[in-house]
Amino acid sequence: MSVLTVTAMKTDIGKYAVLHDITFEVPEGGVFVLLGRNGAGKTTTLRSIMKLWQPTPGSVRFQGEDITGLHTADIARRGIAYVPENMGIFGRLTVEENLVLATAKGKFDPARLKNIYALFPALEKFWTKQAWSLSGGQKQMLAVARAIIEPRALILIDEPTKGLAPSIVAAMADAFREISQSATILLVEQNFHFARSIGSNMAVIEDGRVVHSGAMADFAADKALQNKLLSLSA
Ligand SMILES: Nc1ncnc2c1ncn2[C@@H]1O[C@H](COP(=O)(O)OP(=O)(O)OP(=O)(O)O)[C@@H](O)[C@H]1O
Repeated sequence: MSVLTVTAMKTDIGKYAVLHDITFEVPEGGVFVLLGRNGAGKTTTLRSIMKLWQPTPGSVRFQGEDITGLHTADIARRGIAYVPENMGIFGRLTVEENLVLATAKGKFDPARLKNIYALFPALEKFWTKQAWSLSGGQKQMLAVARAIIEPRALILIDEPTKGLAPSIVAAMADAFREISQSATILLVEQNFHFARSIGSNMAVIEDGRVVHSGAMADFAADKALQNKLLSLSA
């Protein structure tokens, strides 16, 4: 069963037509990666799913329900989390306070918190530190932790590896593999090496259109297609 189905989504930003035809289906479980060159429309696609931009027409279905007409807060309440490219954390608040703010009732589920500590030990270590003082990788971990502090079926994450050292990227890959055992991750990623190491399925966006989608293993094996769609020879 698919957890998310996006059909013929089209988004204008001001007078600019940015998305022309975004159609893809995210199966339940695993990591689905949106690939594409700079400016192709990947971030706009995530924001449009969350209704941070207003797509018209087209439809978005989540767990079988048509959520096209819902507002952002109601989409989040249905069980979709969004980690934006700027991470959306609060620098002057501590790690703990950032996580409290992301809970529904201001309290932690002890089992979920234990799981977060296991995934990201640095967050336990720096629990009382202000978020601005964390490293780039630790900030990204905090951003992802905020998205999973409550149960979610789908987590949208925009370019989590940008600017991170290889060892941190590897830790992030392990965490995403673990998280995707119990939730689906929809990831925007420029780092194709990272994307292919954790992706189960993928789509390529080019100039506001999905031009290819399928299994990551097939795409990873097709160098000619990668060169054509991403201009890389990974
Ligand atoms: N607020 C905005 N106003 C005008 N145009 C915008 C705005 N946001 C994005 N765009 C344009 O929409 C297009 C798609 O941008 P988007 O950020 O979705 O691309 P992307 O695939 O995520 O690329 P990147 O990896 O560079 O972030 C780009 O041409 C961009 O200039």
